Order: sequence, then C-alpha cells, then structure tokens
Amino acid sequence: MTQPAPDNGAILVGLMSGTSLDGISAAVVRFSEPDGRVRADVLHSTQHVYDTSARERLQRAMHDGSAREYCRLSADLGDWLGDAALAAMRGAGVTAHDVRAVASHGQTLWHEPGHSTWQIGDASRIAERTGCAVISDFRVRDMAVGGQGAPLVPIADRMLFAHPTAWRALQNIGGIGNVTLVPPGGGDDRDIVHGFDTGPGVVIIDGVTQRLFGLPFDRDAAIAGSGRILEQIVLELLELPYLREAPPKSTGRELFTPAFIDAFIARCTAAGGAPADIVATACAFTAASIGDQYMRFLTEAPADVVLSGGGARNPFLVRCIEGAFMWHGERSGRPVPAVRLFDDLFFDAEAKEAVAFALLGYLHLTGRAGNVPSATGARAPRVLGALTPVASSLTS
Ligand SMILES: Nc1ncnc2c1ncn2[C@@H]1O[C@H](COP(=O)(O)OP(=O)(O)OP(=O)(O)O)[C@@H](O)[C@H]1O
Ligand SMILES: CC(=O)N[C@H]1[C@@H]2OC[C@@H](O2)[C@@H](O)[C@@H]1O[C@H](C)C(=O)O
Repeated sequence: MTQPAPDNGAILVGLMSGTSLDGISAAVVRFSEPDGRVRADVLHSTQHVYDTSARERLQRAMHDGSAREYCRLSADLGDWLGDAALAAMRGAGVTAHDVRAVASHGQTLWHEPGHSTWQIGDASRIAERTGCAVISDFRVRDMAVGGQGAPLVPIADRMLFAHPTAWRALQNIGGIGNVTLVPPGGGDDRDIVHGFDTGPGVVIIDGVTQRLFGLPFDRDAAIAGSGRILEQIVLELLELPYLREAPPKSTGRELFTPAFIDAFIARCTAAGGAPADIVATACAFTAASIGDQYMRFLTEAPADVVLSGGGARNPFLVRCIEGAFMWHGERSGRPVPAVRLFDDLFFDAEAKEAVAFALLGYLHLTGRAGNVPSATGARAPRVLGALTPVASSLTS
C-alpha cells in the first residue's frame, strides 16, 4: 500500500474522537501535491454527537472498567466510527471505491508518557462498515521510539496551516490545550517545529460547569460572562508542576481528573467564589496557563495565534486569552500576537483534528513519517499507524 499519490490526488476520511468526549469529527479530504507541497481540500465534514449512554461509557472507561467492558466498548466504538465515516462520505458524495483509506484516531482511554498510550475503536469494524482500508493506532509507534505519542497534529500545522511570511502559533483548545509553533511557509522541515500540550483546554471549564450547573458546557459563556475572576486562585494554580515541565510534554484527563475538579471547586468556594465565579476562574486559569506556557517555552514570538477546538467558541475564554497575551506583552516587551480564529482563515475548526489524522493516513500510505520528533521527543521520525486492508472482494 505504500505508493505515491496519483496525479488527481487521494481521498481519505479522517476520524477523531477527542478528550472532551463530545463526539466524533469526520472529514473527507482530497490530498494532492501539485507543486511538491501537500495540499488538502476538505470535501465535507460532519460531527457525530455521542448520546448520553455512549459518553458515560467512554468517560467511565477512562478511570475504571473490566476486560469485558473494554472489549465491548472498543467494538461498539468501531461501529460508531464507521457510521461517522459513512455519514461524511455520503455528505461528500463519495463511495468506498473513491476512498483510499479511513484514518482513525479512535478514543484515548489511557495516556502515560514514558510508558504507554491506548486508543480504542476497532479498526476491523470500521473497515467492514465502510468497505475501506483503515489506518489506526497512530500514537504507539512514536511512543515506541521514545516519544510522548502526542501531540501528532504538528505535522499538519506545519504542512497545511503555516503563515506565509511570519511565525505562527496554532493553539487548539479541546479537552486539553496544545500549541504548535511553525515557521513561515509550508513544507515539511520538521526540525524547527515545536509543539506541546499547554495544559487544560476546556477540561476544567466543562468539569466545573457540569458539577455546579448540571450542564455539559457553558454555551457561549453565558455563566462565565456573569462571574468574577478569583485572581489569587489563578496565580496559585500557575504553580502546577505540569506547567513547569519543559517540552516535549503531553497530558490528558489523567491529570485533570474528577478529583482535580472537586479540589478546584473547594478552593474557589473557600475563597468566597459563587458558582459563576468558579466557571469564570476556570476560564481565566486556562487562559493564563496558555500565556504562561508561551512565555516560558516558545522559542519565537509568533505574529499571530490561531485558535481552534471547541474552546475557541467560548467568547469569555477567548477574551481571557487575549488579556493574558497583553499582560505578558506589557511586562516582557515581546510583541503581542494577533488572536485569530481558525474558521476565519481555513475551514470549520471542528474538523481540524480529523483533517490532521487524514493527513497522517495519507503520509502512511505514501511511506512518509508522521511524527515531529521536536514535538513528541521521539528519537526519530517514523511512519505512523497500522493498516487494516480493504476486503479483497472490493479490490478484485
Ligand atoms: N458555543 C460554545 N460555547 C462555549 N463553549 C463551547 C461552545 N462550543 C463548544 N464549546 C466547548 O468545546 C468543547 C468541545 O471541544 P472539542 O470538540 O474541540 O474537544 P475535543 O476534540 O474532544 O478535544 P481534544 O482536542 O482535547 O481531543 C465543549 O465541551 C465546550 O467546552
Ligand atoms: C493522548 C491524546 O489523545 N492526546 C490528545 C489530547 O487532546 C489534545 C492533546 O491531548 C493532544 O496531545 C492530543 O491530541 C491531538 C489531536 C494531537 O495529538 O495533536
């Protein structure tokens, strides 16, 4: 299957189920290399929202479970992923015969940098459901060669989303926050790309909103917007050991656990915070952690910061991020980056990670490495992912 792309390009379907557990993003993407640079045209993208029972099963499996439940959940998730791929393919007007492969991230259940990482979502189920070859299990190879197994989006940021003339930071705010710092122009000179998880994305904001208001998240910041930020708590939390660790580094729900959320709420309550103040403080801390990580660890001051992920749809959080950059700019004399939304520059940001995994699938098929060692800490670049071939009856 390692063959160059035909001239008219290769269509792949990317699938991502992220840490916030809101659902599956699917994107149908045509890759081509007209001038020696990879170009990605998004033909269609969809979101498949998990129902409550699916979300609860996934959430529970991250902390607790039996071999029986893990086995069953991986198979069921394979079916959901397959259905999400089919819906996106229908939307794009393509069939299995047009699609070179489905590239599926699956769902991370456990991520322990330095030891192991585990994504579930049975690739054989996806292959049978869609009639397409499937590439999956992208993170384990990077970890086997000494990397963190994350973040993997940096190669997409470098190849597809660079600023034409200036350094750019691409900040995703999903459950976890992660940044890639990319030099001007596209290309795949990956040594100069840096990327790492900045800390919380929406994981704390969602956690306190769920606990205090019984809502899945603070839609349009209706709650945070009426709250008061507890500045002292923000400053104290910036002492979190993860924020002091130098990259390469990655984190996950293993750090921002239900116990972490409980302790956050208790701390804010003890400081006199009302429920809305606690949500506002969660936004302020999340923004402050991003500003702090840029000051500490970005090797270049970016001209702009491009926000993606669901957190970019939280207007209070976005204002806090702009405030954090301003605060650091005033104190350090470093230029304050322009904050821009990914949707305004490229395509629906909800699809960004699905497109990134489609690219990783495309790189696999064309025999090219997908990891960026300066971002993951791997000893070397590697072709990522395991291939589940298409059923032979479809190829004959
Ligand atoms: N209108 C909105 N107002 C406020 N917050 C929003 C809005 N829309 C989405 N969000 C936030 O975005 C979250 C979903 O983010 P996203 O889909 O990027 O996460 P993910 O892909 O699962 O995460 P990760 O990138 O960590 O894997 C929601 O849980 C919510 O916090
Ligand atoms: C282990 C894992 O699933 N990590 C996710 C998570 O969500 C955001 C951040 O933490 C990032 O490290 C990663 O996902 C993106 C897609 C990445 O690998 O770049």
